[in-house]
Amino acid sequence: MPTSEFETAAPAGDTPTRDTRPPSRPAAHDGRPGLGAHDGASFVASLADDREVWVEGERVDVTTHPDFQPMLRTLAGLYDRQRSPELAREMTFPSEVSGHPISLSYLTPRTPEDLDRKWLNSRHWVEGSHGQISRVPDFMANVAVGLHDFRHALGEVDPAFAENAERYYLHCRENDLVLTHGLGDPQVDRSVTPVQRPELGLRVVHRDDSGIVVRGAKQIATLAPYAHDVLIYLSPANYLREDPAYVCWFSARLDTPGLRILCRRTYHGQAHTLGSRFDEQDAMLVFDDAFIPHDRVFLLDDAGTAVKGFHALNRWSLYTGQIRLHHRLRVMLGVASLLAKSIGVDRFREVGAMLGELASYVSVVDLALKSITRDATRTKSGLLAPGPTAALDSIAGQFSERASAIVRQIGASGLIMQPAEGDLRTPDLRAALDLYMGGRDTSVEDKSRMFRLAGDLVIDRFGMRQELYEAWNRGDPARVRSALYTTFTDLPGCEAAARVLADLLERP
Ligand SMILES: Cc1cc2nc3c(=O)[nH]c(=O)nc-3n(C[C@H](O)[C@H](O)[C@H](O)COP(=O)(O)OP(=O)(O)OC[C@H]3O[C@@H](n4cnc5c(N)ncnc54)[C@H](O)[C@@H]3O)c2cc1C
Repeated sequence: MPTSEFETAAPAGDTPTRDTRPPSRPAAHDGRPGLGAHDGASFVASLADDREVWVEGERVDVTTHPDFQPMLRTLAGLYDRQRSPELAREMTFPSEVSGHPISLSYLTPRTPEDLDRKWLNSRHWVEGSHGQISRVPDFMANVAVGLHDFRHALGEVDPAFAENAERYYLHCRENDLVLTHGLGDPQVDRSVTPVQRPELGLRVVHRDDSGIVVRGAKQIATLAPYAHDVLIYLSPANYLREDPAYVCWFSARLDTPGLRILCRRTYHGQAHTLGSRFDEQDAMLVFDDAFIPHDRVFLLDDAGTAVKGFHALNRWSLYTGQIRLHHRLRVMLGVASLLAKSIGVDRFREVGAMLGELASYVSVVDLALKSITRDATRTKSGLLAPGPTAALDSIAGQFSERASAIVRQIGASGLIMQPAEGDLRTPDLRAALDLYMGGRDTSVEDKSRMFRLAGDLVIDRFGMRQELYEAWNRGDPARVRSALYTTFTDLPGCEAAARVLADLLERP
């Protein structure tokens, strides 16, 4: 039996500190014990490897290429936050394996207090990124928690899968790994299946005791250039495969030979915009006969287990995604309100109604989050998982789209007609700017910055991508909604209530 690359057991105090991590390689990937929660410097250093990242036809090193630096700084800042004296107690906890602080994102909750700690940590991640990084590392760490939780079901297919899932979870947790995932098939021709055109699905082309060789592509892997590993499992759209070779769950380092990361165009380039600072990237992952060692394989061939597993793996991550949405909607409400006040339209009834509508979305999501936590249930493996997020998942995209529309409606022409920072710094323009471009009780600086922020959020390429994300990141919204309908537990009650009322029509 080949040995595993994952080493997790190490006596407390017997391992080097995070600072000694060699800059060129994330530590425990080479078999050493984990070094615990990252700070900014160790995170950036851990990305210096041989990953094949392509952007606009150029192969790039994300640790040095200028387009990737603003986002890298943003992520480094988030990791510094998690190790800061103010937040470390709420974002990390001591590993029982190494004694090092490890990320609370990887906590496996067993009590309501654990869940509260977990969600507080998630809130720190989304507040630190202002709700603008859709796949903050906390998101996929929670999928790894789901993988750990689902290991017993994987073990029923093959005991080695359960062991692999558990060891991999520990490996991620002890090394604070950032994961990405790409679940969908390439968007080439949805009218045919990969069985008809094999290149349309990721599949196993060779297997032996040492592992599997996979060929094909997966999309869209958000955060991929900044992640350590990709976790591949299946989306509901593609788990019912006619050919078992397409059912494969595994993880791969992003510098795996044969794996290419094809990024979309970056949002870098313009100063003073949100786009470059929060450009988490989205990528197509191409596996060109990539070898995946046996200890990184979590499921093969069994579509039934894959179906159950998709929902099991996402139980905690979907909830953290909604915490992010809640914060993003709060930002949108704040922006809309300040725009309205700065141009003196906040007291007009129609505008007030739109602001109230936005406030209702913030409130509804908040109420739902509280109730979903109250409905937490125990999983077969003994963890406490939040109740279903399906209703929120179904409506989130609509809330987001409407929030953007409200900001556009209130901002109107002001979303484009604002002085830039260069104008604000030019003395010759000052008098005209103060006279014609300021706001009600608002300086031209404050007003123009708020409007330019609004422009980034709701009309620029960055904002449009965020809106697309909100609509599609949980999968096809039509599928999410129809799945909610078919699994809606109160449906018989709703239908019974309708029949009672219909029966009244028979009577005079
Ligand atoms: C910004 C962004 C970030 C994302 N990040 C991630 C990520 O990190 N990881 C990840 O795994 N995924 C990610 N996704 C992908 C997301 O999960 C998919 O967008 C979603 O599953 C829909 O798939 P698709 O985009 O390929 O659309 P398609 O499946 O190609 O659908 C295109 C259109 O055809 C319709 N359609 C397709 N098939 C059918 C059918 N059989 N019957 C009827 N209508 C059909 C759809 O409703 C849609 O209108 C991201 C998406 C976006 C936009």
